[in-house]
Amino acid sequence: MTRICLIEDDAIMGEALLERLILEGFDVEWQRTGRGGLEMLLAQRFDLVLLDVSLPDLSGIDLFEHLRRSRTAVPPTLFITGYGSIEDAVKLLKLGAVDYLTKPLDPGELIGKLRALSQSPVAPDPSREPEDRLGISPAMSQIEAELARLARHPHTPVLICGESGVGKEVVARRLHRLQCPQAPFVAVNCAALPEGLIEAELFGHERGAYTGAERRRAGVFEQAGDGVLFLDEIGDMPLALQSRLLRVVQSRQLTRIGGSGALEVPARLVCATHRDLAALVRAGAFREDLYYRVRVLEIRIPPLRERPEDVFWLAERYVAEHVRRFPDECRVLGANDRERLLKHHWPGNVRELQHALERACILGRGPSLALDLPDASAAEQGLKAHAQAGERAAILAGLTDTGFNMTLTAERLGISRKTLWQKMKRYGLERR
Ligand SMILES: Nc1ncnc2c1ncn2[C@@H]1O[C@H](COP(=O)(O)OP(=O)(O)OP(=O)(O)O)[C@@H](O)[C@H]1O
Repeated sequence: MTRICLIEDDAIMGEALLERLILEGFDVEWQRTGRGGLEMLLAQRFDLVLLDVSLPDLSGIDLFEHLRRSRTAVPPTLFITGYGSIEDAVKLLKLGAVDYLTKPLDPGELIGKLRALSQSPVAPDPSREPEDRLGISPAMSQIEAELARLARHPHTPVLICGESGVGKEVVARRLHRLQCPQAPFVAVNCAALPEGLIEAELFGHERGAYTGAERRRAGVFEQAGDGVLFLDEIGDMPLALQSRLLRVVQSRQLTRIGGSGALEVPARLVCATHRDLAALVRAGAFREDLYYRVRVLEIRIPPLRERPEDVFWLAERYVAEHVRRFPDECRVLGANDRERLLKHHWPGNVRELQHALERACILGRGPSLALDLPDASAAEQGLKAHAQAGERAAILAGLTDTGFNMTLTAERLGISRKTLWQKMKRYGLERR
């Protein structure tokens, strides 16, 4: 049964929606405040979210942005906006919402959209992973074998290293599936969380622990139960929090903010980073003791350009997936395409390959793919480098102007905070 999180402050509308959705066979949880809704979404698993943009305490947009910053997989979200807030709706679609409806709501249209989303085999799910193999290269086969061994030692922390987009989260999910598929997998991106929120997000808080903490909240360590807690971009964790994290990892116990009793932490910690943690330790930006603690077991995923077997294997899979979803669009990877795939450097690794193939399949005609990869010609490379230098300079100027305030900079540049963060990572524009 499709599980929906409904966040609507209007009592009459909320009740009417709840009644109708239950009648239509959905399993619905209703929250009347933004904060209540956010807590519920962070703590429970939902298939869809139906979210009012205008809420009294925390706007639907802020809620959605917070969720996207702190979670790698956000359920497909459908927004309800008032007349006149179409601008918000457009902004939300850019941020990643799947759709929106304007008030007064047409119940038939709403149910139709919810049904389509709940049945859609293509509902966006960034966490999706291949069912069987991680790759066919010797390096990935070895990682598969290592994961099977690591799964038998469920309390030892694991560190997964590799460039952005190589599949660190995919590997973490694979370990979870081998180790404890029924237990939770909770993923948190340390770099994308605002510094003021990260402590509460990790360790939770008691009611009244600070202004605005209206109720007790479980942190991600608790939410992960006896499953896996995946801390992505661990190298970006603020230094001040690293000692607290170390204590939790060492003692396998934590105390919520404002609390006194210690709670057991059975979850396995899996950390990931695209950075050179040893260099961060040398620069004084990462605690040495935490470094040794989290990397007891280390997996290094090589960049895609170093495993050409996987380039073809993955490309074939993405084409096959397209044909499965759109049987009348029968695309085929040709010899020419293969040559171009092999020549390309794949700075964005598997993520880049996936996007390139999706685009090539959608824009292709008949069996041919419309593969749009930059040619390695010097002129084009020069042009690309020029464009990137311009983009980097604009972002750096924006960040400097706002004192490295990411939200403000993203707004001024007209991009999402997540896109800004990804570009900062790509261009080495670290937070100060
Ligand atoms: N072995 C694989 N098979 C199929 N798809 C993969 C594989 N590895 C990665 N992908 C896909 O590539 C994309 C990036 O993967 P993932 O998010 O795991 O990378 P990452 O290294 O954690 O990236 P980042 O450092 O940016 O967080 C995802 O869409 C994922 O599904």
